Amino acid sequence: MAANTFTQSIRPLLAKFGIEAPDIRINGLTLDSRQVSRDLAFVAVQGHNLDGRDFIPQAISLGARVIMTQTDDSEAHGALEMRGGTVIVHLYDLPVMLSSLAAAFFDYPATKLETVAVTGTNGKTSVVQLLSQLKSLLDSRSAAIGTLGSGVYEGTTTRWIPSPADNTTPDAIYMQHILADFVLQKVRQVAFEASSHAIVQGRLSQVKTDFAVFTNLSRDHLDYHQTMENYAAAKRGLLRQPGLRAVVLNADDREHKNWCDAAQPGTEVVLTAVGHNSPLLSEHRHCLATNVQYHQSGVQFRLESSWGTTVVHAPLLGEFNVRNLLSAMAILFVQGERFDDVVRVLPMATPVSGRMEVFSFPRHANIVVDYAHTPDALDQVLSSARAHTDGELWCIFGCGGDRDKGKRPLMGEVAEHKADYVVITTDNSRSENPANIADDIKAGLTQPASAVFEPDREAAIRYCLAHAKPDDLIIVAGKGHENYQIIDQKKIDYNERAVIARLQEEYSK
Ligand SMILES: CC(=O)N[C@H]1[C@@H](OP(=O)(O)OP(=O)(O)OC[C@H]2O[C@@H](n3ccc(=O)[nH]c3=O)[C@H](O)[C@@H]2O)O[C@H](CO)[C@@H](O)[C@@H]1O[C@H](C)C(=O)N[C@@H](C)C(=O)N[C@H](CCC(=O)O)C(=O)O
Repeated sequence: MAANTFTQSIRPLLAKFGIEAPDIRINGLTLDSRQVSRDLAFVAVQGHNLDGRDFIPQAISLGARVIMTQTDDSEAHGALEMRGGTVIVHLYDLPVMLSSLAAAFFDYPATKLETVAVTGTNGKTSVVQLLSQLKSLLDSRSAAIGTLGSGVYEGTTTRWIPSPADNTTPDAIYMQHILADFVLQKVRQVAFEASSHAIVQGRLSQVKTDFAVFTNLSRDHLDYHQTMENYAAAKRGLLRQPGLRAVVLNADDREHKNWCDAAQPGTEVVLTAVGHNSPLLSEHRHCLATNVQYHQSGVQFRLESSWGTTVVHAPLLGEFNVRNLLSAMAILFVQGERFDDVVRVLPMATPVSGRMEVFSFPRHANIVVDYAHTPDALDQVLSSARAHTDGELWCIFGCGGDRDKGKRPLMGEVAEHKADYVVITTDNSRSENPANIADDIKAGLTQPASAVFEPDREAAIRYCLAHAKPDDLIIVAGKGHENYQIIDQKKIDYNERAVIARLQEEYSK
């Protein structure tokens, strides 16, 4: 992003908040003193671990001409202080003001875009990606913000720009900055992941949100929210976003009823479900998937919706992806996209890179790459994959060295229980001997001798391709979209997706 694209004087900016300030032009705002430069104003707020105000001297030494700092004294709101050539503006309740301040600086970018917020314990990244892909395939410039960074889509792909703090939802200032940049790039729709932390901290409070999606709720982040009730309520905070026209709810998650009760009168509730289980379906517009069939390289289901009924196909695996697709489709229908057009582009959707990503081998077993590297995730991946094969399931995986040894036998147990063949390989062995890690994994197996140990990942994949029957499915877990292996202290290039793409070519000859 070009830093000086957004140059503005702090006089009109702060006048919007009733504060008289001198005419000093800045070209951005930052919460991090280390990023500060002459024209980039430092915004100093109290954090969870540190107090940004302690870094004011650093910001001054880096040449900041403007600093906006949090004051805990309401009487001091708007007071100006000069320190050398730096103006320090004191603002009461600055953490709460952050989103408004940034929205004003970047000229309210969300109001110039069609915005979709996606929340839920799981599925946020996939829904954001599917929605952005489909919108782009429907010839509308679309962009996404979330765990993977931010990016504008070209068809089904985008070049992700990592966000500086690696948060699922960027901080209040960076969020407005990205949106403003998207406006300049002529984007029409932005889909973004809304984490529960972001919602309660107000990172999104001045992001006008046209549509929202709730995927599901399960136990997570209790270190931050303390109780499930707080966590659930934090997510429902999305219903108070300014401008919310419709919310798409997963009716198979019982939390959707609380969302229905909490929705404001002006917000339409749209439901999605697999099957006809929710009693609320008849009361709301909806998208249902019935007669779901799982094939070797995708899903097929009957879509029964308030906008039309047809049979759809998509090259995605797992019931969770059927749900993700329903959410994305429901948003597109509510936005007014034509039913036939949406159904036409569905077969072009692709999964998030390295998440249940299927690679087809016409004369051999297909391979599925997933980044599952915990017992729970491996369990889910293997259970989902099972539905997609009439043959047998092969599972290639390893466990990290110098990390949680307790999960090794647990992953072994899951693999033996859920797959027909277990192939143990290397997954960031670090300073440990991969053979010793494999022994720890085998300790969880009832028949350890039946598991194959092949430390080289590519050789392990080749072994499975050579031994599996064409209607079997080979799951390669652990690496997903990553492009390295850590062996000893060295980070070695290893891109599993590229390796398998190469094998696809080799095996097609
Ligand atoms: C608990 C929490 O939400 N923390 C977030 C919060 O940091 P903080 O306010 O605690 O920052 P701090 O370290 O105390 O520092 C205070 C201030 O001093 C500034 N500072 C600090 C050091 C320095 O040298 N100079 C400087 O200016 C910091 O930029 C900050 O403004 O504000 C930062 C900037 O917005 C976030 O990056 C940071 O996320 C941290 C990395 C984090 O782990 N957050 C988690 C809890 C989180 O938000 N997760 C969700 C995802 C959940 C999911 O998986 O769904 C998310 O949205 O990412």
